[in-house]
Amino acid sequence: MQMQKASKSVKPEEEVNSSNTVSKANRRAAFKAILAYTKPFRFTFLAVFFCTLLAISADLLQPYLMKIIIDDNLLAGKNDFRALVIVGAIYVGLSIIGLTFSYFQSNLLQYAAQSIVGRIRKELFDHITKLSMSFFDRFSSGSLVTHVSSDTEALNQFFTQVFLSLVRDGMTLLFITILMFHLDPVLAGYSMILLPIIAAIAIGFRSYMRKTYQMARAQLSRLIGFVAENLAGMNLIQAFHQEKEQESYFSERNHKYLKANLREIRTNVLFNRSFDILGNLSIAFITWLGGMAVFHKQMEFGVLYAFITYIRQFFQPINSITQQWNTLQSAMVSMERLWRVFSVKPIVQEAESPRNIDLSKVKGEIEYDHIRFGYQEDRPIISNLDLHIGAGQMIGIVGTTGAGKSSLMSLLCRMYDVQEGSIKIDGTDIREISHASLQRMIGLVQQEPFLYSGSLIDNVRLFDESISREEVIEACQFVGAEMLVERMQNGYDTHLSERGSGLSAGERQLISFARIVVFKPKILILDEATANLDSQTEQWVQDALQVVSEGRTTLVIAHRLSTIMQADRIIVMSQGRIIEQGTHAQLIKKRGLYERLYSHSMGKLKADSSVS
Ligand SMILES: Nc1ncnc2c1ncn2[C@@H]1O[C@H](COP(=O)(O)OP(=O)(O)OP(=O)(O)O)[C@@H](O)[C@H]1O
Repeated sequence: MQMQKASKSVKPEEEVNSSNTVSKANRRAAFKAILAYTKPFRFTFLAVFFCTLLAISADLLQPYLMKIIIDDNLLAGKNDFRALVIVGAIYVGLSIIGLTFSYFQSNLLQYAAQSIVGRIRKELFDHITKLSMSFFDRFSSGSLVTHVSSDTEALNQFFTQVFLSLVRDGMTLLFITILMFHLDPVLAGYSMILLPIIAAIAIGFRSYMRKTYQMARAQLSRLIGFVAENLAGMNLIQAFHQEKEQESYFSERNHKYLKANLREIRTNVLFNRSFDILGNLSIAFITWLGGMAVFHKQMEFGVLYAFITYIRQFFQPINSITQQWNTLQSAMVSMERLWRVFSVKPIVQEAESPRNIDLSKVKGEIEYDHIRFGYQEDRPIISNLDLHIGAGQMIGIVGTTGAGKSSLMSLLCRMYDVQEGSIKIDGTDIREISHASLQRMIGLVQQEPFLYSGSLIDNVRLFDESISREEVIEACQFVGAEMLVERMQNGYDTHLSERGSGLSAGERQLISFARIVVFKPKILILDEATANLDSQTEQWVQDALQVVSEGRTTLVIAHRLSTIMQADRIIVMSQGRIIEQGTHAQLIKKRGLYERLYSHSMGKLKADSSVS
């Protein structure tokens, strides 16, 4: 990973901020890191350089040939038809050479640029998937999508537009200057006076255009952000009848973008037309000077013709180079943003020599030993917590909202690391166990299990082709999900997606249970669904939990206490501490928080059933 190699002085994850401030040092480092990716393509870039050289030479020789036809043939009165045909044939030949090498240049450059950007995109995705959860707490998924899509695309433009323009237009300018001095040094000298004036005007105009461009981009990202937010929260908007308000916010942003866009387009048109006028004025000036010289027999007409053609071609590369400024700016910002993500090192690091554990030998005993943890170092949410869970036990975890139940489970999966103390599985500190082994040991059934875009079969086996279709079907039958499958239009081949599959939280959990059966982890964590399940699905989830927890250490974060009444032990949490523990009967007798939570849930249950 070159981006990571290039960023030796990597900041820890906490220090990375997601603001858009870009320091010069960062830009330089980012630029260096990106350049490292071009190394394998250095010969392709060299070939692009030579193709450009040949294409430009062929194009620029054409006016010179016309000068030869005019001065040495037509005006010299030779009427040498054979020479005329030869020069004409060379002219056509040069056009073909120019076109052919332009074609190769474009293709080679696109190949190199797409390959480089494709590799960066892949490494970026691989890198993001390895980062710890604390990174995702800070970076919004929207900004990461931008990094993977738009920022890498800006890099592509850097290679295919900025780089090409610098090479092609830079060389064109150089060659035209040489040819003009060769044709007539005095006229060329006058033209060179015009050059800095035109360049200064172009640069001034472009910096104004850059501002209008940035304003339009800012309005566009505001608009996109607004749409993304609205789509994600559409259920809330509709539930609270906020459609009208959101429409008016959208109209306001839409109008601002429209205005900014029109302003940008107006400035663009104004600049291009002003540039044309400047060019024409310069041509008029040179034509007048050259015309006088031809009139006084100090210059041949063919030279003037070629000169005027060259000066026309002179403005195009200047315009093109200044146009690339915007692309260069956005590419630099994108490079820096990509570099910032590549620089992040996962806080949860694998041990130097991690232990690979044989899954068949795992018993599933868990020990939380004097742990302390906080999402921010100085604000602990769990302090000095001890908990021992015997292998194969079923533990229910209940408590008030924000008590730290989910955090306790996240720590066991090493989504975060404890700040003090340790967590052990079968006596081994989980920080010494390899990530792969730990992942295989623990199965997680979340409150809202995530479904991938794919068939039900693939969602159960998580696209692992080594698990057969029959194994998946068996697992679904084992957890009692076949009733759910029967209801689906295409059975096991029904296409599911993250949101639109129309499955309730409980039904998603059944699919998650089937995953557990297929992957056979020794520890099962279940964050029970809070959503109101219909009684049928609730029964399925209960039954599935019974069969899946068999022979596994099972930790259930329970929102409905009925789920865990049969647990071997129930742990009651409040404000990051365990305040009570015991069986259901013991805790009821104790008449503490659990008993209050239980009475409350029973009361609610009675109220619900009397309503229905
Ligand atoms: N990613 C996070 N970043 C910062 N603080 C967090 C994060 N996740 C949780 N917290 C905070 O940590 C505390 C414990 O949260 P946690 O989700 O573990 O509680 P919980 O008992 O599972 O709550 P609930 O029953 O409501 O899901 C809460 O104060 C919560 O606001």
